[in-house]
Amino acid sequence: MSTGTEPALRVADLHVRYGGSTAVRDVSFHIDGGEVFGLVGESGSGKSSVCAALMRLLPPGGSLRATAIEFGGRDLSRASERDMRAIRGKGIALVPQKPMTSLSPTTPVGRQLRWYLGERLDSAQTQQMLISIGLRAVLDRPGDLPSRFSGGQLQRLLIAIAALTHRPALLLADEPTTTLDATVQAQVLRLLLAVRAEVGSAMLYVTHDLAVIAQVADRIGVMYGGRLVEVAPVAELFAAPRHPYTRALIAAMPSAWIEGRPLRPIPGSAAGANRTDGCPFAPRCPHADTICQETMPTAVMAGAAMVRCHHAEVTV
Ligand SMILES: Nc1ncnc2c1ncn2[C@@H]1O[C@H](COP(=O)(O)OP(=O)(O)OP(=O)(O)O)[C@@H](O)[C@H]1O
Repeated sequence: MSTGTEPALRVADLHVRYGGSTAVRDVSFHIDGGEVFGLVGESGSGKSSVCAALMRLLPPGGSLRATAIEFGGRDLSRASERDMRAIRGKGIALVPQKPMTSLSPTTPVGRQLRWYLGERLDSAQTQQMLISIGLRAVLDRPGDLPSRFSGGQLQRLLIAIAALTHRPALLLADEPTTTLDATVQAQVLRLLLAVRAEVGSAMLYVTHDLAVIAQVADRIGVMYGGRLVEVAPVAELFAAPRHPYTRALIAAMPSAWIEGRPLRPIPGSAAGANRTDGCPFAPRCPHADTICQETMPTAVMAGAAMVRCHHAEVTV
């Protein structure tokens, strides 16, 4: 549920390149204060590149350009590295994907928590918070190394560190539960939402799993071939998806199978999805015709939603 009015983040025309190939094109979206924006798409669609670009932490060989990446009154696409160091962790905090590799393996967890929380670790409020999110074990056994805790416990610890250390205006969570067992995933997800609500941060939640994003997000952006092809509030996206790719993703969700409908895998593959001479989804789209093969669809606004499709069922 959105709680603020000012956008926490506004991204305009973001492009990301790796050497000679473009991984992300023309990506524009905003996240309101306190809002959870979900970014969903198949592997390789450019979700992680968007996330890394916002933090200006693209891997070697990666570069970005954008009309603007507005955050906290600054344009992050043009901010100095010094300014970015001040923003990372404090204004924008990342919930890492792999808890085991994000903590020092040779330093007791209590000491690592104190690095971040300092004296606040001793306050009754912080301790109550840590207990409420299932981290009593860390308070009881502060001298233990990370290897003595489960992946779920360590991920909870990292969420607490990301959210509580500086109470950031924006949390970035890129597939934060992907390395965990299914049952633990649900617990960690609930925890992430609870901590986020407590701190009041906005959040960008990145996943390939539409079922997860349905539980988490206020609005969803669907990526295909490096582009945002649809953005809509979560209820609207599921009730009346406008892009054929979104419809295919929903039809392929496990819940569609549980409800008794046949699970339909999306035909074809995303190979060649970064084409620029026509709609990237045209080779897999049941509605594709000549215009789809020859012309890139432009973004069409429909109320709070956006869609890029020549044949979207847009009802403004
Ligand atoms: N370091 C890199 N060097 C070269 N190409 C890269 C690099 N990182 C990503 N890419 C390419 O950029 C495109 C987008 O990748 P990205 O990881 O952003 O997608 P994704 O949707 O997050 O996928 P996944 O869910 O698998 O992480 C892909 O074609 C990928 O091969």
